[in-house]
Amino acid sequence: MSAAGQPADAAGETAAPLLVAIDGPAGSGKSSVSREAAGRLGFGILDTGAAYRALAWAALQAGVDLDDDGAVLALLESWGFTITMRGEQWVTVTLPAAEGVVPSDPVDVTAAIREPSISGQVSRVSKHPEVRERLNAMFRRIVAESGLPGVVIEGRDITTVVAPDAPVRILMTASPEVRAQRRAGELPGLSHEQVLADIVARDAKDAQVVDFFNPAPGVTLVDTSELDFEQSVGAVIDIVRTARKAAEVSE
Ligand SMILES: Nc1ncnc2c1ncn2[C@@H]1O[C@H](COP(=O)(O)OP(=O)(O)O)[C@@H](O)[C@H]1O
Ligand SMILES: Nc1ccn([C@@H]2O[C@H](COP(=O)(O)OP(=O)(O)O)[C@@H](O)[C@H]2O)c(=O)n1
Repeated sequence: MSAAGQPADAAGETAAPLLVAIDGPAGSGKSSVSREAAGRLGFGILDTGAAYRALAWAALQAGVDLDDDGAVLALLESWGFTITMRGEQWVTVTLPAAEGVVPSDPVDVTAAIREPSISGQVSRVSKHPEVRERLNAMFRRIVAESGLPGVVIEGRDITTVVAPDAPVRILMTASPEVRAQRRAGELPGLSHEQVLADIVARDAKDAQVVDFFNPAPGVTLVDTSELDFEQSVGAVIDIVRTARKAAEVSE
């Protein structure tokens, strides 16, 4: 290991983390299953949806028009974003300073970004191609600088755009009814029908930008409709272990 705690190869160079890319629609289990699988594998987890949510939160706080790509890009230039990659998720945002004013301290937005009011708005910032490019560059940088042996990176376009060369790529899916049932369990006060309508509407908006319903060539489909949480985690870990064994054999 290098001084920074990063795995080093024989020449002393820092090795890039092994990447496990997971995408799929809302409620398929991407975040929770990825987090648990990453923990058991000793890997980090990068929840890219949290960044889009935090950006939507910051834009709303700053009074930025979410449909105005120039204004959202300007905000991206001057905001601060941090996210933990091990253990409990913790997300902070530093809002840009008004002219002549000291920038805000980092604000803990871990809970706020999960509110339905953010879920309902986030597609408005994630639809801008240049915003996506900037965030994708940020994701690649966070992974490269993580110093971790492996990172599970999850979000809508991860297997196709952000990490198309990842040695493990998974599309996690489940039927809309099952996904709505899971989400309704997390959102007491909202009916199954309301949650189903919300996720179907958000999927439709997001799918105009990225196809996360059909696995691209080389991507393994994991349908969790009939799997419980433990079985879903097991499926991901099995795929990672099989890929690692195959890589060892071919070396
Ligand atoms: N296979 C599964 N079986 C049962 N519940 C699940 C399963 N996968 C995820 N869940 C639960 O469903 C909810 C939504 O999962 P989440 O990981 O947030 O989905 P996504 O990140 O794809 O939107 C969470 O409460 C999670 O614990
Ligand atoms: N890689 C990603 C991740 C999220 N997103 C956007 O961010 C929103 C929230 O992502 P999320 O992963 O937290 O959503 P859930 O699927 O967990 O509900 C999505 O509805 C997309 O609009 C994206 O466009 N690309």
